[in-house]
Amino acid sequence: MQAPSVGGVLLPRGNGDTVRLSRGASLTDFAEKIGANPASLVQVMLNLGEMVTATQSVSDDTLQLLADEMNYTLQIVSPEEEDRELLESFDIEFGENEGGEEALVARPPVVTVMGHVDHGKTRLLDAIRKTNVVAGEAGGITQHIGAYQVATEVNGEHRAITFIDTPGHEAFTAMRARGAKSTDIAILVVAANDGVMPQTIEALNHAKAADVPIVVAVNKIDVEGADPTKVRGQLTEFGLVAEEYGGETMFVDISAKQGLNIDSLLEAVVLTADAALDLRANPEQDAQGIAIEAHLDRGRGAVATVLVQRGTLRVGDTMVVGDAYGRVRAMLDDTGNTVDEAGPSTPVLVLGLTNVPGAGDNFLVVDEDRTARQIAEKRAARERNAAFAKSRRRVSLEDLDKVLKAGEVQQLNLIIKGDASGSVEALESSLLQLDVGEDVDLRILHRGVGAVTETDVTLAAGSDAIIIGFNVRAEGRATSLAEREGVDVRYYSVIYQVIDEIEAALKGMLKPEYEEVELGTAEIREVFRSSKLGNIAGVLIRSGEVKRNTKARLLRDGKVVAENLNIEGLRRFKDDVTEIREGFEGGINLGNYNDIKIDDVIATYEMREKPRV
Ligand SMILES: Nc1nc2c(ncn2[C@@H]2O[C@H](COP(=O)(O)OP(=O)(O)OP(=O)(O)O)[C@@H](O)[C@H]2O)c(=O)[nH]1
Repeated sequence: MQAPSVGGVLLPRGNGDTVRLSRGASLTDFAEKIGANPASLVQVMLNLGEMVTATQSVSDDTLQLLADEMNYTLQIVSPEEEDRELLESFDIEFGENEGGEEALVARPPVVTVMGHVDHGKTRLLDAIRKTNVVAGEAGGITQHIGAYQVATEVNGEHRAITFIDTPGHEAFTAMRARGAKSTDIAILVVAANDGVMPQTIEALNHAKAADVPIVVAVNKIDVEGADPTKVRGQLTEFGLVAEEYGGETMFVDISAKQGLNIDSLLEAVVLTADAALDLRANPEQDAQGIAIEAHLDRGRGAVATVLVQRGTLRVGDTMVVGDAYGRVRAMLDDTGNTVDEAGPSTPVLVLGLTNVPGAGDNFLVVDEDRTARQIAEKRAARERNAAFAKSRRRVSLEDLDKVLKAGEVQQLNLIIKGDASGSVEALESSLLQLDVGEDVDLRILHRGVGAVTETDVTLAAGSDAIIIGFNVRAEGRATSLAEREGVDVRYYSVIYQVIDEIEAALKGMLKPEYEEVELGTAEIREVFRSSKLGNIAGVLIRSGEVKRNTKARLLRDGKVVAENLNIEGLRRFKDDVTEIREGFEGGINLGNYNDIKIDDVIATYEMREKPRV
């Protein structure tokens, strides 16, 4: 194969060399890697039939096409890998304790509470917090910062446990999806009167997938009809066998409402941690960890709750959290007190960041402000690129028809959020009654009352769905997440507007139907022979008009003798023309087709998209 060249200048060919690029890279990035001029790569792409600018972020496919053409092996680097490399370029290792064994000190377990809706997760988190606040702090105003630490006594020893107090596994799953491990142990709450339910299993599977040991809290034992034994039996089927049945899982019967057996539950957590895990960290190194929650506070600016996983975080430290950075101006613990430092497994609220990081973003302390800024900026740029690459793939109502024509989707997925269950139901049933035709499926993936949340956006992003907010808006970071993920969120306040718009989009979305439209007919009066072009028909246009580059068929005695011909040349006297109208004479060249006779009729037509009614 000839090396690609532009303007006679040979481009550096790869010989199969590897080029590593991040998702959403541009031709300029590519050019930088191979020492070429970006403009020449733009030209190469143009020759391949794709028009892209040098700095625009392009799809994986485009990068691959270019790599193939230039004989390079393309490697698209995952965001996690890229982040590790980014930190390595600053000589920073993330995720490992520094120093050897002797540097490690025991740290408290970090616990998440999971379980089916209404089984008592929130109530349990409240109960734990209330019964175990460290003496002296009781009565103080507790502050919900997304996590808290409690003290308990096990075998005469004081032990601490850290709870992440956003119940439910959404947060847990979202963090895990980003490769962040925040939890050491999961408490699975099962209501004894209700037994094992779908989300119990879901939660259990999430914990198992993350390789996190489970302690089962059999809750609501105060309720009539509570059957803790049944819960044990049910969970056996899912591989959680209670210790008293010879298994390895600790089950504790509790009442979150009455504060019953909360201490035993905490003891079970500590014992499970001691038996199954070796929880140690080096408190002496620069702090590293994970952001649990973050928001913009009107008075205090960006605030983030971080969980220190190793090292000790101090006021005055320079930190990077995701794509935010800053110097720690102040830290507050979960009781609202200011603290100067936070060691392993301690959650603290941090003030002083430039912007709001995401839940699940990792954080680290670095020596210099400049390093922090550079890391944060590189991450922000990468996020933008990745979002762009993604948004090119996502569906929006406007481009549904294009995506469909390309055969990419045959289905419109919707998520409906509304202000009241009545309106959500009304909207859903009207939408489901829409006549969408045979080729397209309309599916409502999720519906609910309330604001459009981050979870909705995550779901939409994962399943290429469009979100409809009916008399509601997005809350918190859902809007920025939707922007980043390229999810189309649309707001309405009138039902028929929703229906109209969806219907319109669907009409565009339906595969276009084509119909043949006759353009004109020409009667052959004479046949000329040209040495270069073959036979030329001298014609009189009988009806309509005949245009160059349109389809034609040839009729002889009213019968079709040739189909799929092309009006390749059209002349009036000596001039090439684009069309000849009814009543005029001219010459038609049908390309390679030469079998024409006097009195034959050339009928021309074109295929047009049929409008839907
Ligand atoms: N009788 C009794 N009721 C309880 C107990 N624990 C929780 N409840 C009640 O059960 C209901 C649900 O409890 P929550 O703590 O909100 O349950 P949850 O699992 O956090 O629910 P979601 O946040 O919706 O997933 C509330 O009305 C609680 O008061 C208990 O031990 N005994």
